[in-house]
Amino acid sequence: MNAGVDASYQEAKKLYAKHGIDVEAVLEKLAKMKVSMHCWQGDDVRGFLNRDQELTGGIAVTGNYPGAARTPDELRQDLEKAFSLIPGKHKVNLHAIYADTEEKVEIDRLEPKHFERWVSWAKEQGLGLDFNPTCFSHEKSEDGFTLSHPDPAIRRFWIDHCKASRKIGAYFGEQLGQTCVTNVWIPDGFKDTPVDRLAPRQRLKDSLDEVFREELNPAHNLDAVESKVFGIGSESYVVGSHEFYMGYGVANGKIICLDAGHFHPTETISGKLSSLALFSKGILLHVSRPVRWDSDHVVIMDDELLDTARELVRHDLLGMTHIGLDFFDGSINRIAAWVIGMRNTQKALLRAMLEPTDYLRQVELEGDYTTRLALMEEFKSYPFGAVWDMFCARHNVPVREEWLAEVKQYEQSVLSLRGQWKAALPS
Ligand SMILES: C[C@H](O)[C@H](O)[C@@H](O)C(=O)CO
Ligand SMILES: [Mn+2]
Repeated sequence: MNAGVDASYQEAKKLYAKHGIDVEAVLEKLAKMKVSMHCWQGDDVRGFLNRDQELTGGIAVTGNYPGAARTPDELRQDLEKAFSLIPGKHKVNLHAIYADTEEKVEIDRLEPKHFERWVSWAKEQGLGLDFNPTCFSHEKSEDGFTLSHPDPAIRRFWIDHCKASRKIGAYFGEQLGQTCVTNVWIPDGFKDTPVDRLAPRQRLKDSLDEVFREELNPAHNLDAVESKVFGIGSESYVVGSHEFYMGYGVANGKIICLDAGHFHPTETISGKLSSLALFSKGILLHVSRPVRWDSDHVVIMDDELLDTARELVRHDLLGMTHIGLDFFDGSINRIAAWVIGMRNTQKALLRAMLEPTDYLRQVELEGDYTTRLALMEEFKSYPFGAVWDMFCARHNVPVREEWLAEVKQYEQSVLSLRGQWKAALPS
């Protein structure tokens, strides 16, 4: 243990103790927090099933930083590198197109066997797995509709794909002993102002009713539904709006997914948590960073991330909330993007746990808003970093920016040797 880390930690501990904050207990709680790291940051949301398929669905990855993973083995290698720099044990969030199989299989026919290698790897690594049907980047989603498509044959295809995905999610949960959250997001919507906003939503409701008809063991699989305000090509109307999915989720006991980039620029997901918590079965977060639009930038320690963490901690929502990341940046080292996003999310949770919440709530009830503001501001400069450094040291991951040298080394020894993306896949 670095003596400097320990000395700073001991000083910080004393400071927090003055406010009744037990730092050791906080570190224990943080160690139990699993964050679901999204596999798709590792290869720009390409996946392995449709090798020549471009990314569609109104989402976009910019940048062409060398070394993107090209095969399941390369992606697992990169995930392992990232996790070696992130304290604690977490989950990996997979998409259906990341099936690890030589079989030519259509996505509505995917089965657990196509993900066996992911499960044995997750077991080896002590990781949980989450899942997503991939309702984009496919010829049957080309005209911008899937579960709400007017053509029943197209809807049938996507319903079957989502049903297959839930079974794979349940397989993950059963095999790994950690509940899998299977999250449905569809790109359905119109570029320009529609006439009929209702019929697509009625079709989506009916499709989802069929997708979710089969009861699965909730210890193995939980269903989530993800809303959005707009996408590229669905600027004027998205079928799966927040109102739609909040209504569907509450009425049908499904987890509601809030993606930080999926609301109007003046809206924040932190502001929604305390209301959702009163009505919904559970919350899934896609922690992300929109810059002017749903740009899926790497998560930084900004006010919204901190406020989201504060809401989860202050209202004791961590037990009902599944925290996942969702961003895709192809302009920087992709392992660094994962590490920055994960460590920032953990740091925000730590900072929220290191606040004198009970006392702040008490002074607020007493109407002493001076103390409330003064203390909230002063705690922003309390030494949470010294506590974070100790957390990293205890979990045998590099302290502060020391992880970056390891990523640069990996870039030299592994990523730089990878050719262009298509070269590595079997023909
Ligand atoms: C790849 C994910 O399914 C996707 O990012 C979705 O979660 C989303 O946020 C789309 O905008
Ligand atoms: Mn998302």
